[in-house]
Amino acid sequence: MAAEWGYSPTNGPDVWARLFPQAGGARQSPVDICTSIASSDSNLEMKKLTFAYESQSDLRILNTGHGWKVEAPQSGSRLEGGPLGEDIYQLEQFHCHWGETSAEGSEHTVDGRAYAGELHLVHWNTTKYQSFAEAAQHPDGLAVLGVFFDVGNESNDEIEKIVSTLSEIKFKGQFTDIPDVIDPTTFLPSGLGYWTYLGSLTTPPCNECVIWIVYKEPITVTEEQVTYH
Ligand SMILES: NS(=O)(=O)c1ccc(S(=O)(=O)c2ccccc2)s1
Ligand SMILES: [Zn+2]
Repeated sequence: MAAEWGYSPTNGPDVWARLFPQAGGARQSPVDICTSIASSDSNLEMKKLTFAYESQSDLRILNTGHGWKVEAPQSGSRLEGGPLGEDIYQLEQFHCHWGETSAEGSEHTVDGRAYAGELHLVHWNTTKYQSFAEAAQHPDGLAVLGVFFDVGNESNDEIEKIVSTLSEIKFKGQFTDIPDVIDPTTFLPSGLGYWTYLGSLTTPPCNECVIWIVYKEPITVTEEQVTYH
């Protein structure tokens, strides 16, 4: 059986390339976003990034062994504009990365600073490709929106609908349905400024297929919502 990848010295990012060749590539994510060298692209301001999502109930949430993932294929969703050219991207799933403490956990860092966690909304290019799996084999196949989590006193109601189900899926591979209606729009910050770059999946198989769009403004969650064990 293929060795399980993880984050220990023997199966972590430094050795992923042994099992997943793309992990040794030239456009690997995550990255540290250096704000002093990030350049603003006047083109992007002309082509506003727009998104439209449906509200869905009974979405399936899975314990991936590295966090939770909500399967949310939405044929009626659209992410377009900004760095996405003329192509339309459709929501497939969203998931979260967090750490042992609220001092760490995000995948991307900003000027060396990690956030308490990071939500990823994963979309695929339905203009050019016939399936998510096919899109994941191409450099413009996926678009992932990254939203940082800051820890504060306010809990996030939409995130609460998700983390309130985690006690039912304590072990890797377990899944359950989220009874509440989830609207992915509510995960996005009010300030819609973002950084964008061409990168990869941040975990194996590390395909170099992602147009990253990382929002500058974090959303606030409570310590409990982002340090669930
Ligand atoms: N953290 S991330 O958003 O970069 C990410 C890693 C893995 C996925 S995936 O499970 O959708 C997937 C996508 C394509 C192939 C295999 C898995 S999304
Ligand atoms: Zn992710």
